[in-house]
Amino acid sequence: MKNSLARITVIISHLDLHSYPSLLAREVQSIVPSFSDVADVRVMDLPFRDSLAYAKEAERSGEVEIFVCAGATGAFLQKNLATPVVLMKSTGNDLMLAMYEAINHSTKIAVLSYQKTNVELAHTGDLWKVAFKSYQYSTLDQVKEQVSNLRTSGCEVVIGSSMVTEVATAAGLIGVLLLSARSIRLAIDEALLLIRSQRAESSRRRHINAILRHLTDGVVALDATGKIQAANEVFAGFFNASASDIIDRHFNDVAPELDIHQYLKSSPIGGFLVTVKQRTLLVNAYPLSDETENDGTVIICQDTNAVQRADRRIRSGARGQDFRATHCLSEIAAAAKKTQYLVKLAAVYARTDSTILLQGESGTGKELFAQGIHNDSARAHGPFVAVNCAALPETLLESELFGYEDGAFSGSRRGGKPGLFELAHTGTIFLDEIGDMPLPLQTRLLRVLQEREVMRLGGTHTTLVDVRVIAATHQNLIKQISNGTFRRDLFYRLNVLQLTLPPLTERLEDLPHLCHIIMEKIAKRLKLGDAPHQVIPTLLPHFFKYHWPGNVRELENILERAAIYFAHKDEPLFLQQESDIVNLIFGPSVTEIGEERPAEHLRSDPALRTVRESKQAVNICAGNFSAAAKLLGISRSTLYRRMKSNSTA
Ligand SMILES: Nc1ncnc2c1ncn2[C@@H]1O[C@H](COP(=O)(O)OP(=O)(O)OP(=O)(O)O)[C@@H](O)[C@H]1O
Repeated sequence: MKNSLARITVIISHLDLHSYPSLLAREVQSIVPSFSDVADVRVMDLPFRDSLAYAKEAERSGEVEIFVCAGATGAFLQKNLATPVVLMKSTGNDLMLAMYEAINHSTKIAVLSYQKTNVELAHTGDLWKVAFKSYQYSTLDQVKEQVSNLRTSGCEVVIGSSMVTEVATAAGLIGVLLLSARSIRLAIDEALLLIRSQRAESSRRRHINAILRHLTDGVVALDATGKIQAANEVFAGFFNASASDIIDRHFNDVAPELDIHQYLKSSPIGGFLVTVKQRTLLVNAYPLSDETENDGTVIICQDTNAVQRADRRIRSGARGQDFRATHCLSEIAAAAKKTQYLVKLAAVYARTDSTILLQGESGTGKELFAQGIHNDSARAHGPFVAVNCAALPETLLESELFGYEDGAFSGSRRGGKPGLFELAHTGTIFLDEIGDMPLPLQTRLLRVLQEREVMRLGGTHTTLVDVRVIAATHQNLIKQISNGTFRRDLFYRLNVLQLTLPPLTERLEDLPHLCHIIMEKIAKRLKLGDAPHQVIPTLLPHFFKYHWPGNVRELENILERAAIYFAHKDEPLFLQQESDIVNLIFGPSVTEIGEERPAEHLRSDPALRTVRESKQAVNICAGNFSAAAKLLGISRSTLYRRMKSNSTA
């Protein structure tokens, strides 16, 4: 209260019967300066009929924190105002002081009190050899009537409230104020204490509201009857309302979907899933009571979508990966009728949730289509988790896919690790090179696809996963089934929807468009400006004749080389002729397409690749498989596969 003075208004009402200020007003005015350090005390000496209107206006403008008032006016204001009214009350000591003063004037004394008679006065009168008479009143008319009777009966002094003294004085009697300066001071002290605790309470409420405002969960506090005492905007928002609108309303009227009787229990309960306006809320309730007294309940509601998003962020954060698909179906170059049909079919598949099997040679765009389908589907906001089933040894692939519990095997991480299926929850898992998945894992995968739940390695319980599966392979799975390397039942589980991407040579109409969009990306990435596009017309005639064993990925690599060479074509290092550029891109003999070049022959016939060739590439690239695959003009997974099959050969 040091910083801002307590705002107190003392209301003294009069009847317009006498000159002012009244006795009480004068008494209060004499005390006010002693509070000037802690309070701004305003004294209002008002006609009784105006006191309520004045107090209401002061209340509305916020200029007052507490009213102080006496007697009947005080009781009247207490009933009609929301702001607290502290009453100035007379004590036994006040009565003694007033009697002492009255005796100085006359021995014919009466005491007129609001709604009480002072029976003990008779004995006190005996002591002082004075006959004190005590009367009570409830209304102003009664005061006037009593005073008039007293005058008729010969009474000369009337002790009472400010109003009583005013009526007595107007009737020609002596009025003595019952309230002492000490009692007035006590009332102002009480008002100060009340303001202090009010301020502490409202500061606590402000803090709690600030906390509630910043919570991402919906929180509501109810009293024992189910009336809302506090709520944050998140909670109100679940019910299309604002927090200020729902305070003081009954919980059932605001949130009928959340059957209140479930939550008004004496011990915490929770884990309820409730659908509210197409949103699923996870609801927990905590009683505010002890064993004996029910003081209300706090209910916390979480949007399950937000919980899942946070869960994914934590889990993917723990793995240091960002499971996002970056491509959309609209990015796919599709000039050929075949490709256009496939993009349309993919768009239809995106509207469903069924498993898809993507087939096609390496580099034909299987992952691009998988990402496009995910991003065009209702799961677009969920994760897109791509796994290359050919890239990892069996045991590692198993723990990657299904995760493991703490201590599942020696060297396993403390606290265990979620598998990629769990991380793909509410999104899509892309199982690339599914034809290379070892048979025991095929069995586990089949179970996950059937049950839609996973059990971590070393685990004892299963976790439900809501995942769309898109599998891809360049292999002929039917052939693999017949030679026993792929499970027939898994094939049928995967082959619900099917998309077969043709090799680039079967959709050469796509080439010009592909060249431009790929060159655009390369030029942007390498900051080469628009210039590299100029090389495309020179290259296209050759591209139409080429047999593209690495499909679009190979096209990307050639265009990147072309862009770099073209950007430096003026330097003496590079030759100036068109044929030289083409040679630099394809190698020396490509201008005579049709002649077999050893390098190209090797590239088109994987069987001729040797362990030495793959290993050499990996060595040259210092163990970087992506760079080595790029060097060889094949995909990373093809390189893995070749290294693997060659090492076992
Ligand atoms: N129609 C297309 N339009 C634009 N880019 C394409 C198209 N097809 C493929 N690509 C690009 O070619 C590259 C290879 O595509 P992707 O990785 O999807 O092929 P893949 O069939 O999954 O290959 P692999 O089987 O070797 O993993 C990617 O950079 C992809 O963006």
